[in-house]
This record gives sequence, structure tokens and C-alpha cells, in this order.
Amino acid sequence: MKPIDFRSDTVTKPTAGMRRAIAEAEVGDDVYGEDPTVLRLEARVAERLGLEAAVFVPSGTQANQVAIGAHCRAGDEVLTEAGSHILHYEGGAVPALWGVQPQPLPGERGLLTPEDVAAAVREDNMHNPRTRLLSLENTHNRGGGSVWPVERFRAVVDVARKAGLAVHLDGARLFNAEVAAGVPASTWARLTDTTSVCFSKGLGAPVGSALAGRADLIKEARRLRKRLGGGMRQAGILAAAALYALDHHVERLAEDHANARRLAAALAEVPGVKVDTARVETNMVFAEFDRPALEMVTLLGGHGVLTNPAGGPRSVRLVTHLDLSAADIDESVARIRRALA
Ligand SMILES: Cc1ncc(COP(=O)(O)O)c(CN[C@H](C(=O)O)[C@H](C)O)c1O
Repeated sequence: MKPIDFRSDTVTKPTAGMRRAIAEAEVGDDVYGEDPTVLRLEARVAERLGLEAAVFVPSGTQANQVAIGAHCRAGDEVLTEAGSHILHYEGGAVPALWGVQPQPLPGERGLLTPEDVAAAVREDNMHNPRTRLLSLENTHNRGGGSVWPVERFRAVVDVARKAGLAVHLDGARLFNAEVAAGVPASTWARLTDTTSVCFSKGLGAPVGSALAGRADLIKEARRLRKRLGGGMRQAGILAAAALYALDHHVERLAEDHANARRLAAALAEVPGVKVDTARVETNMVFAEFDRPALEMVTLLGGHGVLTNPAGGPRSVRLVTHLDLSAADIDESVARIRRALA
């Protein structure tokens, strides 16, 4: 039985069209700034996000980390929502790489309030770490793929600016937010100092992310990328896939969102499964079971449905993506019914 893979939208494989773009890519040595396809992608991302410059990086983790390294010095503090990716899934990189203290803030589905941000900013006193950066995430992974309402995002950024903080946006799934909210990704990005985007998730590229932002910050981020061994050579073969994804795979994210709603509605009818269908905003479904999450992941895996724990004790995450069809959704629900029978 061919497994149906909901573990993440990172599992997608390049389409035939994307493979042709990869094969035909014009390349050069990107460390020397001579790869024309990488240069084209970086210019395209900066323009698409309404920011001055961009740098192509191997992963979303590296995009976040070189941003934090560019913004902060050792002893600084970065404010971030308590379920953020930079806290839970980047190998402790924030303190390990930069000597920066992450300060988790309480959020609701990953979203913060201006009041909570204002209350977390430290006074300038030598006993205190220096609060330097606010790091946001849109869509928010542990928040269930939630989308930041633009006005709330603006209000939170305004408070950070008034407190003299820099603002980074982890936009790994920013194009999902764009399609779900019906506003351009630049609506959020242009309010920030740096914004990352991933091509290797819902957009279906095999590798790669980009960090966009103020030119001075991107220059520093490029240096830090090199320090981390992220300087790439003929990376145009990867950048070509990312450009193809920007041209052909953004609008279709609406299909992934529709498939997530289809999955949530069907799962809500399965005895023993609880799903808050109203909270499915993009390509993620969080299903609650009456057994521990890891036990459920194993059980469902044995029935050909691959998932991941979502963070809560009984919560399992199912992510829809380019390589899953509506028929796969229906078949997966039938398999889950059998697994729970
Ligand atoms: C919001 C956000 N920011 C950054 C990243 C890191 O991207 P990569 O380093 O995996 O390219 C991810 C990947 N998320 C992955 C997933 O969701 O399956 C895992 C958890 O790392 C992410 O969800």
C-alpha cells in the first residue's frame, strides 16, 4: 500500500516542469556573485517582498539564523511566540550560534498581542539582557498554519518599533498566507527589517529559502551564511527550481488549502477524532485523538497514513501539499477509520 504522506509540505518532489527548468539553468560560481540564476532569484524575491535585497540560502533554518545573527549580539534577547520554529526546531541555534537569549511569549495560535510584546521589552538596566529583536512567524506552524491578520501584525510591529526593536518575519509559508488572506506577501514583509521565505515547502522546490531585508542586513547575512558554510557554487540549478515555483506554484496553494478543509471536515466525522474545522486556515490540520500523539503517529503509519506530532500531548499534524490529491485525502480518511475501528 503506497503511504499517503502528510508529515510535512517539505516532502514534495520536483515536478517535470521544474526538472526541465533545473536542467536548463544558467549557472556560475555564486560565492563570486556570478550565478545569473541566483542573482535573478534574489532580485525577484526582494521585489516580491517589497524589501531592498535578498540572499539565497540552503534552508529556512539558515534563513532565520543568519537573520538573528545579523540583528543581534551576544547577550541580546529575541522575543518570539512560545511555539515558534526558532525555539523548537532549529537545534537550539539561537543561543548556540549567537549567544542570544530567546524569550518565549504567550500566543494564541501563534499570534501575539501588542500588549504582550510591550510588556516583554526590558528596561535598559545593566542587570537585564538587551531586548533587540522581535521574531514573528506567518503562517504559524505550531499555531496550526494560522495567518496573521494584517492590522494585528501592523500593531505588534508598531509596538516593537516604538521600543527600538528590529523585526524579523519567519515567512517559511508566507505564500500560503498570501493566498489564504488574498493580500500580497509584501503586505507583511515590507513592515519588517528581514523576512524569510521557503521554496522547499508548499512551493515544491527540492531545496532552498531566501532572506530578504534592508541591504546592510542582507550583506551581513551573506557573510554569516558563508561562516556557516552556506556559500554555494553553481546554485543556479536550485534557484531555477525556486523561480519556477514562484511562477507556477503560488496560486495553486489554494488547492492545498481546499484539501486541508476537505480532510478536516471528513476527519471531524470519524469517531475518536476531534478537529476544529473553523481553525483550518491554510494547509495544516491538527487532529486530536484520545491516545498519545506518538502512539497515534505509529498506528496511522501502520495503516499507510504518515503524520507528525503537532506539539500537544494528543495532537497530530497533517499537512497537505503539491503531491496530494483530493482522492488521496478521501483514501487517507478511509484508512484512518480502519485504523481506529
Ligand atoms: C515556520 C518554519 N520556519 C522554518 C522552517 C525551517 O525550514 P527548513 O530548515 O526545514 O528548510 C520550518 C520547517 N518546518 C518543518 C515542518 O513544518 O515540517 C520542521 C518542523 O522543521 C518551518 O515550519
